[in-house]
Amino acid sequence: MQNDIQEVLISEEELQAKIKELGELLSSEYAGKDPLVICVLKGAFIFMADLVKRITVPIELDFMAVSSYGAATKSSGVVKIIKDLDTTVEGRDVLIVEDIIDSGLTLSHLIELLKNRNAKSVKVVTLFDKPSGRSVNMEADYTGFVLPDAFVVGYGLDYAEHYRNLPYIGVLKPEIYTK
Ligand SMILES: O=P(O)(O)OC[C@H]1O[C@H](OP(=O)(O)OP(=O)(O)O)[C@H](O)[C@@H]1O
Ligand code: HPA
Ligand SMILES: [Mg+2]
Repeated sequence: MQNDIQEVLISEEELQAKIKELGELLSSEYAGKDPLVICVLKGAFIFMADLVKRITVPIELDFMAVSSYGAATKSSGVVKIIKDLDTTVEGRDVLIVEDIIDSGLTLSHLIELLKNRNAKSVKVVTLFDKPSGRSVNMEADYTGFVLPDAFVVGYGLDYAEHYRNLPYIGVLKPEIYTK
């Protein structure tokens, strides 16, 4: 698995330090609010787990599974809802937790859905942002790291469902997805 990685972009230590910072920021932003924190599965599962441990105010959690990449390195453009929320978002302050914003299609779809369900507020925290991939206008409210134009894996992010369990973020060797 490690042999398929061309370069480690962000180490485990750097990830944890940034997540602590984001947790502190979100704890002050959501003081007195009791937000519903939504994890976008599968990619955001590790970030969600590490982030919520750093949030010191009361929150509720829920999970939604969406997919648009499959075994490709470009978005199919079709955002499929695989598992919906258990909770109603009406009147709630919602914080979406994403691993990465690339084309922006997943989030623009989700934000529209949650606004149509009458959430009181919808904000986004993403650990990674790859602005070079955008096909729709989309910015997160809170961002961990801005990434270069490369297909990355690890820390929850996959290629064809593999590599999610790497503890760091790495660039996948192009020969892995072009073979
Ligand atoms: O901005 P976009 O181009 O929409 O890309 C970002 C989305 O793509 C990935 O999910 P994917 O569809 O691969 O599902 P997964 O989380 O199960 O890997 C990632 O976890 C984000 O949710
Ligand atoms: N890596 C893994 N999954 C992704 C990426 C990426 O660079 N962009 C969107 N989904
Ligand atoms: Mg994926």
